[in-house]
Amino acid sequence: MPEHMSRVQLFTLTQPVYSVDNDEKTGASLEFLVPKDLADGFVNNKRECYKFRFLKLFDQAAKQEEIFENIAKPVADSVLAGYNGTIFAYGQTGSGKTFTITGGAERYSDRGIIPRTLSYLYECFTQDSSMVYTTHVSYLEIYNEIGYDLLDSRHEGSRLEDLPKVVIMEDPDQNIHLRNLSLQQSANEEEALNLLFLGDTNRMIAETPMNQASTRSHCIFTVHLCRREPGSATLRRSKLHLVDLAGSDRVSKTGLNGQLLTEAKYINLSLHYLEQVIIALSEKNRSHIPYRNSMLTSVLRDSLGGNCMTTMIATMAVDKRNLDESISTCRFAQRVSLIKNEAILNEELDPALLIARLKREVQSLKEDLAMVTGEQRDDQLTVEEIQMLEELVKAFLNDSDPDVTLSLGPDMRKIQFFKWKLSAWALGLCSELLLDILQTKH
Ligand SMILES: Nc1ncnc2c1ncn2[C@@H]1O[C@H](COP(=O)(O)OP(=O)(O)OP(=O)(O)O)[C@@H](O)[C@H]1O
Repeated sequence: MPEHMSRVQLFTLTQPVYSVDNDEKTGASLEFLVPKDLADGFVNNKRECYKFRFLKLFDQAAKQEEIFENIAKPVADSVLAGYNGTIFAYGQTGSGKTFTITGGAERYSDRGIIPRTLSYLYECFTQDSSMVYTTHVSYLEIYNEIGYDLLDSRHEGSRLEDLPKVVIMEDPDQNIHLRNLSLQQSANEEEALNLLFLGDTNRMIAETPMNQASTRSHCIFTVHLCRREPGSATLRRSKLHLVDLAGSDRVSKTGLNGQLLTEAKYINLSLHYLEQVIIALSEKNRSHIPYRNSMLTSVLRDSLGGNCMTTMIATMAVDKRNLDESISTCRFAQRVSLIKNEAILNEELDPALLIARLKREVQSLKEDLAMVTGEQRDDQLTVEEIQMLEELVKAFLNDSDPDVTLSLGPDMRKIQFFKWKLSAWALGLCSELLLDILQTKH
């Protein structure tokens, strides 16, 4: 169920270049007005008006809480229910992606989607005592197509290259595994926020005023959730990816060279592959989706199409200078909105509990079989069987009811075991009695 939202940053305008229509029924629409420039000549067929529809539009004055309630909370709720969820922010550099996803540092109320979602999730865990929740967190930065583990706690390096490099591995079932990406358990909100802080610190340490790497890298904060009923073998696993994409600025406009040009090319290429995947997902009957083209699409493979609830936030700095970028961001958002996903619950069985349950089943079936065929078993009692029998015998011997009975079934091995236990018990009782008599006589 893909959705797209837009956060429009209203910078000082000399001349209005857009208008917003927030219609309750038809949804919100954003219209850009591009006046014709006489310098382009008298014969000028350029479009003057671009109109885009969105599920919701938020202006710069919108509070972070409003963004959380409208965008992140529904996705967090579906993750709690056992579905995968993704929220990604897309837009040009400086348009407010990091502010929306992580938040601003100045005021507590500026907390972004990640800290608010963590608060919300842990609050839900404490309110729901019928389930056992386990959470792990990972934080990945992709810069120039190389992944780095932001949760590396050694703080040794001061460059991004000093962080552990993350490598993509694929198993025969085409599941993606990320080697070297640490998955840290977080038992409560404080621990999860500390991990976020550690990741953001590693993200900042790697930057210098000359190299604002985070602007030119994709950052993926993932919450891995596992929930189960106490004692049940069924568990539900879900993932929530919160993605701060690199600035979508087009290379031609930025006029870069050297290292910056290389970075811009990587970003443009990976965002282009992201777009290709999105277009492929929106086409019906398309059998091949080109996820493998970039690290970003490989990592988000199960979170764009397939089994996921995806929400895209398009951020824009709407002033005349940035009109082209804003229109291109809107076009991208419209394409994303075409994907239709069939989200399914990620339910699976805990292997350890499942094995124990199956062993019990096999045991009871063997006993039934022995009873029906009358054949006696000659294999040894298993450790679990002995443990179970010992408990039964103990309960039987400690029971003060004279009419108490003990049912061991037709299995001769169990009857032998019981007889042996009983004689050991009687022998112990006799020696205790003998000791008592000797002590009294003495
Ligand atoms: N809604 C907002 N209210 C107040 N300040 C904001 C808002 N959105 C963004 N800012 C400020 O604008 C600046 C740029 O925002 P931000 O860093 O989030 O942009 P970005 O899209 O993540 O850029 P980059 O691509 O470089 O990472 C920051 O100083 C941020 O605090």
